[in-house]
Amino acid sequence: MVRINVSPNDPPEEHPTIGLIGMGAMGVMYARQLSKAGWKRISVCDLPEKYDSLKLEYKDVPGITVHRDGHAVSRISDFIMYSVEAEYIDRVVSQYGPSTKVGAIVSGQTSVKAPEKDAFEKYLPQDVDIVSIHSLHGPTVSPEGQPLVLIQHRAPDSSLHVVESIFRCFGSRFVYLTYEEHDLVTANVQAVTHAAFLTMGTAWAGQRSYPWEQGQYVGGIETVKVNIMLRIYSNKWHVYAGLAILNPSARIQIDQYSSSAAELFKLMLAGDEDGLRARVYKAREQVFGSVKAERAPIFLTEDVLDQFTIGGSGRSSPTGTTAPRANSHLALLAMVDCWAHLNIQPFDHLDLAATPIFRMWIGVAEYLFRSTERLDAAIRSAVYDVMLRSDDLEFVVAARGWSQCVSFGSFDLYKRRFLETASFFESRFDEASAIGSEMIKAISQS
Ligand SMILES: NC(=O)C1=CN([C@@H]2O[C@H](COP(=O)(O)OP(=O)(O)OC[C@H]3O[C@@H](n4cnc5c(N)ncnc54)[C@H](OP(=O)(O)O)[C@@H]3O)[C@@H](O)[C@H]2O)C=CC1
Ligand SMILES: O=C(O)C(=O)Cc1ccc(O)cc1
Repeated sequence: MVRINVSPNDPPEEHPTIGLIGMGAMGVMYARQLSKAGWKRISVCDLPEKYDSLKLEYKDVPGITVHRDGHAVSRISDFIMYSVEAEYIDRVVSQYGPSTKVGAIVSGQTSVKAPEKDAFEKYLPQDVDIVSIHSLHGPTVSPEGQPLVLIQHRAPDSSLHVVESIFRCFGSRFVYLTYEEHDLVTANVQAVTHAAFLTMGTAWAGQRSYPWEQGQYVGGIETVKVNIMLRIYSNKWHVYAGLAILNPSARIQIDQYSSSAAELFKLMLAGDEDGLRARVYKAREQVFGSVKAERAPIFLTEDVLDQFTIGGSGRSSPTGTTAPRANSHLALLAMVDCWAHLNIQPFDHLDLAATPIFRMWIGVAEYLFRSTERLDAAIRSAVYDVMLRSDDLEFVVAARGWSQCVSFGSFDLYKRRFLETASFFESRFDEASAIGSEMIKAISQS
């Protein structure tokens, strides 16, 4: 039995054995953080065929022991985290679950919890506890200050406290949810956000164009669009596929997002400025109307955003031009319209469970929608600037494609769409990932 207030400063023989099954991006991040904090009994594995290379990689990392498979990890660990693809969680838990040590606490890192909950309930022995977790950020973001969801599902308070003690060293903010609340909140935070960026990428790739390399000003809102789009496409496809396809609330939202984009676009094509304005203003009222005016906007000014310009063509660059490019901001108009249609109040999730990407994206939406001048400029560009039509058309087509793909529930189709777009942007990932990390740091600190 592990003490509830166990700490890395305790004698090593009193440390719980912490087991990590799946040493991909998140497993590795967890292993490194736990080792850095001083935990001395970290047992890890990935697929048996990676045993030798993992062993070599971790031979000098303090506290970490590599095992051949999940049976070996499960038999000796007091706390176990499955950090594998959501699509495979059922299979992997069915394999190793029965080997779980008596009295252990089991958790998962999957981004969508319904399949994880099913798998745990089906395959874990009755004499083990379930306290699941989910870091609401990617593997390259420092966990400090970010939300870490804790789900006390089948466990006494003492087991929850053990998990808290293990992860206190992350400096994350614990967020306590049930499995069901988790899937609802994460759908609200992530589904449409990811759909928007995946769509932008596919639309740009469809035009074979890197928008920030067209010699035009790419600062402010465009900076966020480009950097986050690149960040998402440089992550693993299965992370986004899993949370879109396996979370039923996510599917509904992604479908509404594509319908919102199409309906707004039809108003633009019809030259219906009044109709478009009425619809956008109504959505603004629903989503931003109840937000307290005294709440400080998230962080955004063009000047702050311009620090993170990619490709060196921001306003202040010697080669840069001066005027921001007109834009309908269809991606943002559709997002707010979608939230309004589904009665989602995104600000409710901001303090609870915002991922860094969501925080940034809602900050950009707020920047646009809280200024009638900016919003009207977007509406006028949408209706009258015919140069924007081809971009917006590509956007609508891409949004529909993503929503259909998710509704078909096909991981294979999702993977092909994702990787095809990703390959177009691959050469730009390194630069974007460095800039994106700086941007997230700046927002987290602001
Ligand atoms: N990346 C992110 O931004 C975040 C991801 N998550 C969630 O965390 C989980 C892991 O994601 P991430 O680390 O990014 O993905 P990765 O693909 O990098 O890691 C998953 C790892 O698990 C391995 N694996 C698969 N089956 C087994 C098995 N039977 N035994 C041991 N290892 C196995 C995979 O091997 P192989 O590649 O050969 O299949 C892979 O190395 C996912 O559920 C994801 O949704 C949560 C928060 C953020
Ligand atoms: O911030 C985001 O939305 C990301 O893209 C990173 C991410 C991906 C999956 C998660 O389960 C949590 C965070």
